[in-house]
Amino acid sequence: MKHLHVTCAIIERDGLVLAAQRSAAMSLPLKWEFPGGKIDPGETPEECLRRELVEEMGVRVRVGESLPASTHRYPTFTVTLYPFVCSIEAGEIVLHEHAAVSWLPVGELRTLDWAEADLPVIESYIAVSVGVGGAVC
Ligand SMILES: Nc1nc2c([nH]c(=O)n2[C@@H]2O[C@H](COP(=O)(O)OP(=O)(O)OP(=O)(O)O)[C@@H](O)[C@H]2O)c(=O)[nH]1
Repeated sequence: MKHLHVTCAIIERDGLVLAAQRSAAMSLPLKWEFPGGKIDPGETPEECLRRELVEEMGVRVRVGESLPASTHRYPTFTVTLYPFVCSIEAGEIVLHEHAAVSWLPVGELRTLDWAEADLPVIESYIAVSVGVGGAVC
């Protein structure tokens, strides 16, 4: 089975976190995710994230702390997500691939219909994010 290695950006701004909704035409249609994508050969995860964010949303990001990788087996492929906490360095968001974005307080992240591989990432992020949007129980 195909095993994808994918970076994803947990972008923080003003105490909120960016979630992106996959388009109806993408795999996992209309699921929410953190923007990012497959790591190209020879690329570091950080380089991949910076490239993907320019391609997908037209923004340059500063890549910060990494969170634990999450591996999930979907029916037709397996993905390992490499999450990083990021901030926007330059640019305004213009969606080139996603259907929508939403800026949410940490405490509301769990309300979206996330891609399954993201659920452990969200829990890891909530565990380290006291101070971003306040404590979450
Ligand atoms: N970028 C991103 N991809 C995720 C997340 N969670 C998750 O399961 N994925 C899966 O990881 C893969 C990411 O690859 P990609 O972003 O480069 O690929 P893609 O949307 O163009 O999909 P495609 O290869 O079907 O065209 C997708 O299959 C996506 O469904 C996430 O939070 N961010």
